Amino acid sequence: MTIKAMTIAGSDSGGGAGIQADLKTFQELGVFGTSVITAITAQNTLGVTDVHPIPVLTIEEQFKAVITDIGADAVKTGMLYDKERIEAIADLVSRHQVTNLIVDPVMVTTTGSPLLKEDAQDTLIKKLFPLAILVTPNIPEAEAILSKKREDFDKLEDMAKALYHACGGVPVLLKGGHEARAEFMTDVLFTGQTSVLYTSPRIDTTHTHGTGCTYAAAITAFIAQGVKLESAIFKAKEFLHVAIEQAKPVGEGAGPVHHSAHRESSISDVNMEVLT
Ligand SMILES: Nc1ncnc2c1ncn2[C@@H]1O[C@H](COP(=O)(O)OP(=O)(O)OP(=O)(O)O)[C@@H](O)[C@H]1O
Ligand SMILES: Cc1ncc(CO)c(N)n1
Repeated sequence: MTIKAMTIAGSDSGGGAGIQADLKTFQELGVFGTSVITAITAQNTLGVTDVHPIPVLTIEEQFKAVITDIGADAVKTGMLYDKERIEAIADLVSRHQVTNLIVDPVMVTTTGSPLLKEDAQDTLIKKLFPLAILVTPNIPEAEAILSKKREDFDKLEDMAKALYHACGGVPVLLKGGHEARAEFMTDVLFTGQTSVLYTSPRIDTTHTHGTGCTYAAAITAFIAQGVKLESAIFKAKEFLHVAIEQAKPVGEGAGPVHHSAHRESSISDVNMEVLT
């Protein structure tokens, strides 16, 4: 049986993030990938120079074309651009009873370009988050969702717990990639019952373009294959870690991760700790 995963996201012409990162990741992990494009960005390793949103009707038709024929064992969302598009996607996801939805609440790029309109955040939280099995904010996105700063929380675990409530009681994976000065990179999953810490050594590199997309896409691929949430995140972080480690220089700025790195490296540098 062919396992299928769908990405609903924006196109990154530079090939490192967005739809392109998602499809590469699905392919690498042995899952058949399909796509619903929400916006086209003119983007490279230096930044975004243009954004062209796709009409809502065309987004709906892409989704229906895929779901009614090919289907999806898991679905991931990335850049959704604005309120209108989020509402349309939330409606499609609930009408077609998508059960394995992973929402990466993409707001701005690493280089600071906005990918979500500011007034759309509330719609994302209220309409889309409740349909998800996992939401994957980074620290700046978590701060925007909570209207609080990282410094307002002693531990990352406390921030993840607050996020769980702010996201309507949906499991949250808070990514710590933006933690200053850290020697180890820690992400925290809070499921409502347990906290799980995923830790890996920090890699000294500027080539981290597309880490968030690749991570969420890998989680989606493992969920599509029937892997449980806690292990899917662990396996996805292993996949991402070697992809960052072996990132090749591409472009003049923040280069993309190397999606096929896992083929050559089986060394796991990731640690998982379940807190009670
Ligand atoms: N230099 C690094 N070394 C090791 N792991 C890293 C590094 N940078 C990011 N990561 C890992 O990548 C994952 C994504 O984290 P991050 O918080 O950077 O997400 P993001 O900001 O959504 O990504 P993006 O930069 O694509 O927007 C996390 O698991 C984080 O630990
Ligand atoms: C299209 C797109 N989606 C997501 C990101 C987040 O990194 C990006 N840079 N571009």
